[in-house]
Amino acid sequence: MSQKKKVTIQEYIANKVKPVFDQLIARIVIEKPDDVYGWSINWLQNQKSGAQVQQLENHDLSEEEEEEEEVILELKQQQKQQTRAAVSAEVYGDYNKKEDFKPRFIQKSEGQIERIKKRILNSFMFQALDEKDLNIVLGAMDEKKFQVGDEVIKQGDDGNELYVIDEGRLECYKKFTGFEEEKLLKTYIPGESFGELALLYNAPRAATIKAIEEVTTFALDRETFNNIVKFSAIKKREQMEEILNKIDLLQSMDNYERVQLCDVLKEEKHHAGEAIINEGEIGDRIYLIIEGELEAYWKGQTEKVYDYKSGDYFGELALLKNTPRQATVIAKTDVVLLYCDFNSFKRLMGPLEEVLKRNTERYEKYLQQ
Ligand SMILES: Nc1ncnc2c1ncn2[C@@H]1O[C@@H]2COP(=O)(O)O[C@H]2[C@H]1O
Repeated sequence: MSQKKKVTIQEYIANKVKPVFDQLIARIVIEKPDDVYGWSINWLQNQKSGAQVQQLENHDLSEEEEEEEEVILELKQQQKQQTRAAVSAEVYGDYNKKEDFKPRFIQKSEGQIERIKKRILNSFMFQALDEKDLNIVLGAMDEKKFQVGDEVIKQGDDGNELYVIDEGRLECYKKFTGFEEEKLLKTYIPGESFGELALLYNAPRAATIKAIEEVTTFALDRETFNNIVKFSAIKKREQMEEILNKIDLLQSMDNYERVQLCDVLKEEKHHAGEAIINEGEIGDRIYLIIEGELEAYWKGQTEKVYDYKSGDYFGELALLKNTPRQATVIAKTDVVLLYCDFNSFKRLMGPLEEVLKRNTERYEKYLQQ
């Protein structure tokens, strides 16, 4: 057996303790369990069993082999720890090593730059970039093409790039613990991005993404993402999560799906007294109420049919029944709304249509009162 080296308490914390807690916190941030204690105990136990299996696999090595193996493992561990520790620290805004960072630069045509710009400026993750940072990101993007059937990302792998789709569609599948089959989560279309989670939280890929058409993407590397985009992306995600958590309708979606709505939801403010939709018009949007109160009227505004308050939604009947607007909705106070066009709603929030349908009886109840 090799003799144990003496380690300082700082080395012990840096090499043994911090990596475990950095990983644990990163996983908690992703999973957001209600029972943090219970979930953490479970996670730590699973990690421990994994480490024990590794030890068992090594049990019959000779002393020299064992020593060699230890060195290799230690080197691998150190490499992992260094990146993990750095990334996790960034997650919490502890430090940001911008000054040491040399972004990669990939030469492109004017046409390519315009295409990338058009795509990324539609994505909430990139919207907060100033011009200098936007240029660094444009320089670092790498055009990558995929064929039908290609797996761009595989669940469980390490990830080093995120992708913005320029052309073609892909499907996202996830295998949930305890289930054999992968579940189709969503279809990605041009303008959307994926593969950001592994970079945001330094976690393994959370899902598998396959091309179902010929696809052109722009890939952004981990270093540029971490140094330029990550901090503002995390901040934006958290702000959006807080806002969308207040909308009852969205509570059956998982956190991840909710935050993805940021790319399609647009904000609108109105003063008290303004009509947001008018009876008889053709509707193409559904509205979510972030702040304020509104009222719905029928029959040329003679009959009040509903009171809305923050956390509620309206404009869904035209979507469900494919009819013109059946009421006029007027802001009772100043209001802040988010809206989403029907096509995006169907694509991203399709399963919620059932909830909307069930809820239409709320209007009938109101009329009977
Ligand atoms: N419900 C979901 N949970 C996790 N990842 C998802 C989900 N839907 C889409 N994805 C995407 O699938 C990607 C797989 O790689 P990442 O974990 O890096 O980032 C993930 C997200 O971009």
